[in-house]
Amino acid sequence: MESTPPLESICNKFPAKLHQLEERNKPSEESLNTTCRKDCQLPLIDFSNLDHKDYRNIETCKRRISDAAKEWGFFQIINHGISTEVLIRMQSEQRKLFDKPFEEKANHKISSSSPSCYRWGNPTAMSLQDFSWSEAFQLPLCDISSLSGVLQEFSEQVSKIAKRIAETLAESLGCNSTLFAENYGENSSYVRLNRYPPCPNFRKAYGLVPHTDSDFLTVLYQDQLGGLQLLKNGEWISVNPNQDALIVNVGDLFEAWSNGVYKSITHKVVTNPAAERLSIAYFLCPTYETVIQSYCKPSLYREFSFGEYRKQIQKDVESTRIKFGLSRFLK
Ligand SMILES: O=C(O)CCC(=O)C(=O)O
Ligand SMILES: [Fe+2]
Repeated sequence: MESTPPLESICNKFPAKLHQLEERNKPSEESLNTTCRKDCQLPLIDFSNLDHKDYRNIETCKRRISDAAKEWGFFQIINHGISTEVLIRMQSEQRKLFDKPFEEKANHKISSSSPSCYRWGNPTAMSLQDFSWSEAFQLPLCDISSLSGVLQEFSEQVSKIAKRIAETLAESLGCNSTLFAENYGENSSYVRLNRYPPCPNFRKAYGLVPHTDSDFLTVLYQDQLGGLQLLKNGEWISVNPNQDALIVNVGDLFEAWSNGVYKSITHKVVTNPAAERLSIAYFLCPTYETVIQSYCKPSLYREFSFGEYRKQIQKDVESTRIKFGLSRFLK
């Protein structure tokens, strides 16, 4: 039975001419088949230094984390404490889930009361520009206990890492922030298992359309294929695979809370014509009621709750297919 969703047949419905026209009219960094001009020299940070016995190593590590979040909005960490064995087991678990027949995945529910946690393509897409050649399971942390042991183990560990980074970033701005611990959203934080099936070259679809993450922080593990790219100074930069590293990126909420000091950077995934790619992302989010306000005044953004932010994005995407994100909340 077929396990890949009908991405191809949806793509066939998009007018190729529209795609070609858009390609001509768009700046090069926005085009679908952008080749990457630079290899990524993302900051690579030894996370174990946060527990070093010499406080100078701890301070240097904290500074590197905060500098990376300011300058790049993205960085990689090694010696993060999640064993290679867990990461490998998790990927094989992920593969098993995706290998299930499409029909079964489409109806996959964690509990009988919850909606399906399976996503594919993009239901509102009108052209290749807003279509993602991928499928995903989006698993709320509160439901993770119903999943396999290794996914639970990964989620618990990655959640601790994300909270620790969030606290380090807050501390670097002179805040002794308990915001993340106090407002941590078990129902809103989630793990997303992504699969990008091989995409025929002529399609030139995105694996995942350019976007910023609508959370505090994202921690990602990617396989060895590559495909993740981030936009820096108008150029797409590839995040080269490193099997020992986790990728961390700042989300919109942290950008707002830090008053624009830490950057929520646009990123995308490009497809591969020959091979499938797997990644797993953890999204650190507050409860929906949490009010996001910047740590200092004057603030760039007006106060908003996470729930309000989510609703606005949903509304914008439904009506225009564009996520306006934080720009909607500028003062
Ligand atoms: O698969 C990746 O490398 C990136 C995934 C991502 O950006 C997301 O799920 O928001
Ligand atoms: Fe993302």
